[in-house]
Amino acid sequence: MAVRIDGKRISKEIKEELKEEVKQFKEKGKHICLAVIQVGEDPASTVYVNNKKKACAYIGIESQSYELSESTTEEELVDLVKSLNNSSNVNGILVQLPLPKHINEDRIIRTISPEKDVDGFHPTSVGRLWIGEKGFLSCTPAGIIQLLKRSDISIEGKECVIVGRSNIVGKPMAALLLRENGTVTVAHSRTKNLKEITKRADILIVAIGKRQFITSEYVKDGAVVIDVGMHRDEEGHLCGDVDFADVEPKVSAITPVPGGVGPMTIAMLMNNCVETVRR
Ligand SMILES: Nc1nc(=O)c2c([nH]1)NC[C@@H]1CN(c3ccc(C(=O)N[C@@H](CCC(=O)O)C(=O)O)cc3)C=[N+]21
Repeated sequence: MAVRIDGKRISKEIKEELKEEVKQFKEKGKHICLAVIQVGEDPASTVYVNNKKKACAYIGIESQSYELSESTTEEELVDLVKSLNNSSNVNGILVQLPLPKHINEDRIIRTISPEKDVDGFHPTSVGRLWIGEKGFLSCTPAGIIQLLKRSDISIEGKECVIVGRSNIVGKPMAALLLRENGTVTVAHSRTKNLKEITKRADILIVAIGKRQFITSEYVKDGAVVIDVGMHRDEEGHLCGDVDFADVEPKVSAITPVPGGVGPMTIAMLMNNCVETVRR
């Protein structure tokens, strides 16, 4: 039987550690504030943004929230980000994605000061990650590293296969696994013989955005499987990119959805907020 990697428990553990650290910073007069910007009223985004604000409140981080209308222009958003860059009260800036189509996401991400880039999406943060310089790590991949480490799963020398090459998960995941001395393969939608490649994995990270795509045929006996997908099935239940019931009996450890990677993303966002004052 596979170990279920409990992201909820591990994220709680990290949040407790951060709460204690924030308390000590407060005693030294150092406060932390995260600015959260949401453009439009996508209900899923609202849920995530509320979860982030709740996590801030729990840990003792102040949050400022900017709820802008769908019709906000790119210039208005750029101006807001610039004013937050210059605000000494604000330590971190998070612009919830996706943005409405008339706004250029890349331009907004580039406008955020790299010193306040708690999502780790700015090209400066990405560059720092790849050259091994200190900087903000992209939250989902950083959360996955913590899940592995805190489950005593070593990465060094392991065959790590990532399925998916997005800027927010696949690519930074590759950099982090490499930094941990894994042997890394990135597969994607144009990959040939995907099954042959995923079957080599000791650690398989799945971020393809296709519901229950990875079945037992794609995994090696005893592998560790990390599921980054988030979908709803016909009954409205959350599920991932991995067919959990089919894969679980074959592997040594696996993350569930929900309760796996998702909660870790928020815990690592909180860690990045605390990182702004550690420096
Ligand atoms: N600038 C920006 N930064 C982000 O980090 C960002 C974003 N935009 N846009 C959307 C995605 C998605 N994301 C999630 C965070 C937590 C859960 C999470 O906590 N999931 C729970 C379930 C939550 C539920 O019940 O719906 C779980 O998997 O157990 C999921 C997804 C952050 N994102």
